[in-house]
Amino acid sequence: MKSTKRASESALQSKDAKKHKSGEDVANKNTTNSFLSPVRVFILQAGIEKTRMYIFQNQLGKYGGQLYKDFTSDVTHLVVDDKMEPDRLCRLLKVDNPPENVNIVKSSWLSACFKDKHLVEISDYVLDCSKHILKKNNSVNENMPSKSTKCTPNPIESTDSDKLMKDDAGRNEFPKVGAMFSHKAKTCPVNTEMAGDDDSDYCPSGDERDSDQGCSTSDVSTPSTSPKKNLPVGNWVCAQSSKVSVENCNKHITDKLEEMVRTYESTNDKWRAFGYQKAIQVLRKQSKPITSYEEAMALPSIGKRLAEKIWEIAESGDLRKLNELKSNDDIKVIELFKDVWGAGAHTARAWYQQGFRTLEDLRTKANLTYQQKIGLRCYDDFLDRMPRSEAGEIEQVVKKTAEDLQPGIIAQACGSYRRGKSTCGDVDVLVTHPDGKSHKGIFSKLLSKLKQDGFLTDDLVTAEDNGNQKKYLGVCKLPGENTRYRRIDIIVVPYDEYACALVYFTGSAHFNRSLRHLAKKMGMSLSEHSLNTGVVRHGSEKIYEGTPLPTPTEESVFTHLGVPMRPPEERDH
Ligand SMILES: Nc1ccn([C@H]2C[C@H](O)[C@@H](COP(=O)(O)OP(=O)(O)OP(=O)(O)O)O2)c(=O)n1
Ligand SMILES: [Mn+2]
Repeated sequence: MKSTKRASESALQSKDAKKHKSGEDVANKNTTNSFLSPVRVFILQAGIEKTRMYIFQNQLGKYGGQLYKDFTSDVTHLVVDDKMEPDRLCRLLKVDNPPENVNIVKSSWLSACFKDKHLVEISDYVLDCSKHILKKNNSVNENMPSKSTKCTPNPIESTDSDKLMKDDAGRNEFPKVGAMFSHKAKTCPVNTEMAGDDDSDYCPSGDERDSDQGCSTSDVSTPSTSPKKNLPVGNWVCAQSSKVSVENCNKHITDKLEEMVRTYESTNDKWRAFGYQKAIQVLRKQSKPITSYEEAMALPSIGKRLAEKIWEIAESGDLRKLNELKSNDDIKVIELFKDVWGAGAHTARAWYQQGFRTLEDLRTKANLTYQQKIGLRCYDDFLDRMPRSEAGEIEQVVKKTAEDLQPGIIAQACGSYRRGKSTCGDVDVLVTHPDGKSHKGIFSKLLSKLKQDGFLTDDLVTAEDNGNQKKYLGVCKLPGENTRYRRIDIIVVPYDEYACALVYFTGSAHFNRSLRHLAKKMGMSLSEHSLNTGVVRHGSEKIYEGTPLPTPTEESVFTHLGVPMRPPEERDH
């Protein structure tokens, strides 16, 4: 997992970016039209979230509208929550009947104005007060105390706007005692920040517990112990080409959410990071940009809090929460440290707690592992994504060396390179031999030769045994003075595992999760080693491993799973 942007850079750039942004804002302000100038608005906050209030405030200012703190007779539009009932409105305003000399409109009217950038006709948004039974002023209040201040505002319904209202003597009529206590208790706000309920079996490093159908809209059934041959797969990520997927018209939003993911990864808040990741996937599938609160709320599998953030970005181009997080010194430093190869969020935090603040601090004062020392030395190189041509050259070096050692050997760069990406974070070379046995002695011979040639410069993990597969993680450098140190993985696998390994190491990780999840739903299990059938599970626990299906080619893996074979470039989800 590599970050696309250099953390040190982003930390340094954020100040400039902010400066630039504020410059942009000023420019925007001067050029935007003032279509809301005839409008004097009072917003009744009850039921409207803080963030939304904040944005209404900003946008009203931007388009020339006036926001009133108090509900005075100058107000032309009284804006209320879309779910506001006339009775409740009267209770909140402490009046018997809805005010008459003002337009009482639902907040979606404001959203519609901001979206369309003109003064939208209010008729579709007017609060229907016809159901409210008109009451004769003061008829029930004759016996009430003459000072409204003696009436305690209802604690549940009380809002800041209630307080404002009390200051407005003209409007502050006696409340109806019965009505004041006849409300339904509000349900406790639940944390809806996490997207979708289907995240519950998420396990970041797990295989079987991966929950990812790729935000498909099709129903996810409970795990089954018997194969389901006719599972409809049409909506699954792995059944679709990444090339035909709609162009991301919400990139301005997903870019910010990606920053949130990276930030929450730094703070080791995996659940939040995952929630945002899911939201990004949902947004990428939209064929239209999100421009209103209502559209954000209507997004599938997205909770209210996330929808609010999406809308905040759509409306303001910014996300306060992200700015807030990014301005935290600890997060800035942890993000910087987390990108040292061999250090995760946990180590990065520990370094911060030990008082280290810069890479130089780490180099001179921290107790570093062997890998972290390499990670620190190659910090900038490892974060810099190499051009695809360079990854191709690296592949050729390994291929040529391997062929010289063992004729007929296959060495194939997988990962982002095989998916046709224009830049690669590292090179993942998969090595095998079609005779089914010659791969066995190649691992150490290949590595020794590449080291001898000066191509491999440092080892990070010399040999990771994974069943019949062997994996090397290291650093390489192409000959020449101006070449950079690059991360390389070399994985040697037996030929009968080659197809599944090829699928796995080609990725993308998202595409793989979808494939694995599909296999699970079919009573199978897919790994980098094999595709097994007849797997018996109890809940998410595997009771019986099943038996491997023959997978002579990549295509056979797709066929067994009942999804169309996709060339690597179409798996870049
Ligand atoms: N959690 C993970 C990590 C990796 N992979 C698989 C899919 C990846 O495509 C492949 C290689 O992993 P990389 O981290 O090298 O990812 P990429 O090569 O896709 O991207 P990059 O250009 O950043 O290296 O391994 C996976 O399925 N799940
Ligand atoms: Mn890679």
